Amino acid sequence: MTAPLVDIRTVTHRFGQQTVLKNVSLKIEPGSYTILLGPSGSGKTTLLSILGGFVSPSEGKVLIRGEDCTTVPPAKRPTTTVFQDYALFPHMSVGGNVGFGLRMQGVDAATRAARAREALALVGLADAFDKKPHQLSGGQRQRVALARALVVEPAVLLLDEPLGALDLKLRRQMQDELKAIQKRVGTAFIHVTHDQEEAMALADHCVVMNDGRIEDEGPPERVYARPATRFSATFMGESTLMSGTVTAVKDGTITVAAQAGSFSLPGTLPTGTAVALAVRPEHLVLGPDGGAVRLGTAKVSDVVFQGSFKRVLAASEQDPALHVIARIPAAATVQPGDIVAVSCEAGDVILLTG
Ligand SMILES: Nc1ncnc2c1ncn2[C@@H]1O[C@H](COP(=O)(O)OP(=O)(O)OP(=O)(O)O)[C@@H](O)[C@H]1O
Repeated sequence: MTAPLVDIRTVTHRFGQQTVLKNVSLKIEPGSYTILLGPSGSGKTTLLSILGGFVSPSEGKVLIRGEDCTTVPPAKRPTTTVFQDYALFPHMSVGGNVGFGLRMQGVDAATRAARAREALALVGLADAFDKKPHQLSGGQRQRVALARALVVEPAVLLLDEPLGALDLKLRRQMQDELKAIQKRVGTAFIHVTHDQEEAMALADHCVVMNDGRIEDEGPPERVYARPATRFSATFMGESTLMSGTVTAVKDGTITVAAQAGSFSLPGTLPTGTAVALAVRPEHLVLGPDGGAVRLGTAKVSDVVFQGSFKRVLAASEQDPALHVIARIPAAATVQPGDIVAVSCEAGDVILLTG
């Protein structure tokens, strides 16, 4: 095991009476793309600000490359930050903006210009050196901000909602570019967003935050397929959620009784355990020829055409708390008001803790 590049140790942070980070520990590996994902107010920006040195935590430590940086000011630590509004100097040329950090370090003008040109080439803006920020599009300004942050060769690049100001199409396009640039430079990126699609598209490591805590973390594929908590199952993608009780356990199989039905799942929990269960929309089958886990019948309330598939919402007829969210082929004919049997395979039922 190599040492982590960033080691956040039991960080708690309070603004006045409000505790916005609660005992957060997190390790960041060199060369990784980490996404801090969570709803507004969950503490993502505060954690990023602590990493960047803009906020000192009330408790806990931040180590970067093994060194305690907890109270080191922003300019003296090996991090740079890209802000949502880019914070470019409007009167300065693009080249001047990108070279600014090097100027602060006392690097001579010729070297500054050469390195700024290199950084601009890296983000695909080789010919923008002499322009002013206002002559560029939003997406281009975003790339200038990225070049400016990368030119000083930080150990960690911090990005706070970097695509937040862009329209959806450009946002998706810039996601692909960000990922490509990160792989090219090999710098560890830590990127804050509340957009779960962005998280899935970009992250090697996804950290799901809720109410000042880390709910779940891991590769996005794992977080999606096997979310650790109920919150994670609903924030990272959609799920149909149920609760039930374990009524029998035998040979690695548990029987769960839920209001919508009783079924067997792989597992070893003791009899009497209350469980929460989640099923992803693409794993639910609507109609009579379904999977082994039968979840009763549901009345369709909404069918939304989404291009390559239809999203179906339905209310269980047996369990008022069970709201079915399914994804069916675009050609399938299901109408609001239809009563459908709901099922899935045992292996697709996610057992949740927390
Ligand atoms: N400087 C501050 N002074 C007082 N309270 C603050 C300060 N900055 C943030 N907070 C509070 O801390 C909590 C967490 O805020 P934070 O910005 O870290 O959340 P977030 O997950 O990044 O949310 P968003 O996506 O809305 O930026 C919020 O309740 C916020 O109001």
